[in-house]
Amino acid sequence: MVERRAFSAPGKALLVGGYLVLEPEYKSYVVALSARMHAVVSTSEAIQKGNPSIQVRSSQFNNDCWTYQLQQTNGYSLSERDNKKNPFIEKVLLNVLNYFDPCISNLKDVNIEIFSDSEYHSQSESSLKRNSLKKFAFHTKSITEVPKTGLGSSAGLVTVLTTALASVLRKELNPYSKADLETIHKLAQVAHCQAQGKVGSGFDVASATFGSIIYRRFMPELISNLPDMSVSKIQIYKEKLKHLVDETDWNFTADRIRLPDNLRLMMGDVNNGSETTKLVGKVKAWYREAYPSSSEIYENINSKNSAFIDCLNEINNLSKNKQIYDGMLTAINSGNDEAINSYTALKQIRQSVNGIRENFRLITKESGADVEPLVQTTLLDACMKLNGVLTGVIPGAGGFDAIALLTTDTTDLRSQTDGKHDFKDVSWLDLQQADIGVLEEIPSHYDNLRSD
Ligand SMILES: Nc1ncnc2c1ncn2[C@@H]1O[C@H](COP(=O)(O)OP(=O)(O)OP(=O)(O)O)[C@@H](O)[C@H]1O
Ligand SMILES: C[C@@](O)(CCOP(=O)(O)O)CC(=O)O
Repeated sequence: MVERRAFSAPGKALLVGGYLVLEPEYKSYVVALSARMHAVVSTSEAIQKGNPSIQVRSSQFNNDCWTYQLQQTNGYSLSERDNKKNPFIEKVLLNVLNYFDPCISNLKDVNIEIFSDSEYHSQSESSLKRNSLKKFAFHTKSITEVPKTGLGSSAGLVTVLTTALASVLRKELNPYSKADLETIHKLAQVAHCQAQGKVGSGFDVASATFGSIIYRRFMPELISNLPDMSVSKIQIYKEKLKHLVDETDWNFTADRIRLPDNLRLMMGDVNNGSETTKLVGKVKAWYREAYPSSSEIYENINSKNSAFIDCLNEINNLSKNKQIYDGMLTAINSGNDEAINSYTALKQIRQSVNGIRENFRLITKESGADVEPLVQTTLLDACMKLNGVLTGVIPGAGGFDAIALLTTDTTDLRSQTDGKHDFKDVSWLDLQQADIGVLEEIPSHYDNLRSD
């Protein structure tokens, strides 16, 4: 019997903390999403004994497939059969293999099938395949050619692939054990950072691993100080990686949180194509040039980010008192500012978001980076007039891609916005908050997917 295991990891929306979270002193609020990346992993006797292969198949994207032949000298190296590149897959395989360091002659061939939920990518030119439990969009183009919605597909992929391959090399791997999850997280952060070719804050990988969290990053040098993986340095790479994963305190924060009951996150997709790297470059350049007034702006944003987090905590506490909480939800649903502002926590959360947005508009003006461009200001302001909307931000790096609203769970935004000129560019994504990061799934749930 073929042994199989399956795992999934969620996408993300960074509600507050954009840019500041690149520095280890600032906290951010990250909501994990119901859109998940999945991996089904199985092994079979190596076709070429002593020369095993790992195949990663992503058949939703024009049957994309990468097959790596493994070599072991002092550490592991890989060659892809057709020279096809996928840096995220490559870095996961290299780091997981070099960390677990299995003896190559005992290794079987590994097959990993990736499935990604439809919200990660634009759905044009795709068709659905489903079984009674799951459905996935199949595209006519390869993964690099299908526009992304910005939910963190690479972080989801890296996290779930790390878990899947680790489960082959450590049979007893349990994604619900704290120690195993921490190992998965560190290996996934290293791989993601190396594949991106830049040091992001890692909030997306942390959320894919741990779920909805308050996140504060680790020092970037932990990863950038690793030696390169060239054949001559692979032995030392292996030792340093092991030390980094098993013996180093990364001193980061990933405290689990959840949105208050009866509030939900609504993501509106506005535009395809993300320019995070360019935006970050411009904001960092502005920060250096405008220092020290830029640091005062960051401190100001940070105090409002903290107020936002405190307000959500307070609303969570108030939700335990049904009478008060029903009154709060009714006020949000009424769309009446006076009724909403009569609740201090609601008034304060709106004030903190207004303050954050105001500062980002200032940064936009001073840096030339479109963190909150005018069209998004207009759109968010229009959203704030809808019934049932508590507050709204441009998630992550900002820009033209998306908006994120906190609404009551009884609000029907689609019916309020359909056909209205102000909302003509918005598609509401079918998403909810996910509390949990990596999950173990049932492999047979991915079998027999058929076209509609
Ligand atoms: N289903 C998949 N199968 C194989 N590779 C994938 C898959 N999803 C993502 N990837 C890899 O991740 C890359 C996209 O990563 P990138 O960081 O640019 O986007 P993202 O994580 O979705 O965006 P953002 O960070 O803005 O949320 C793809 O080019 C591919 O290499
Ligand atoms: C600007 C930044 O703080 C957030 C980017 O978020 P997103 O990829 O736009 O969701 C960068 C980062 O934290 O890696």
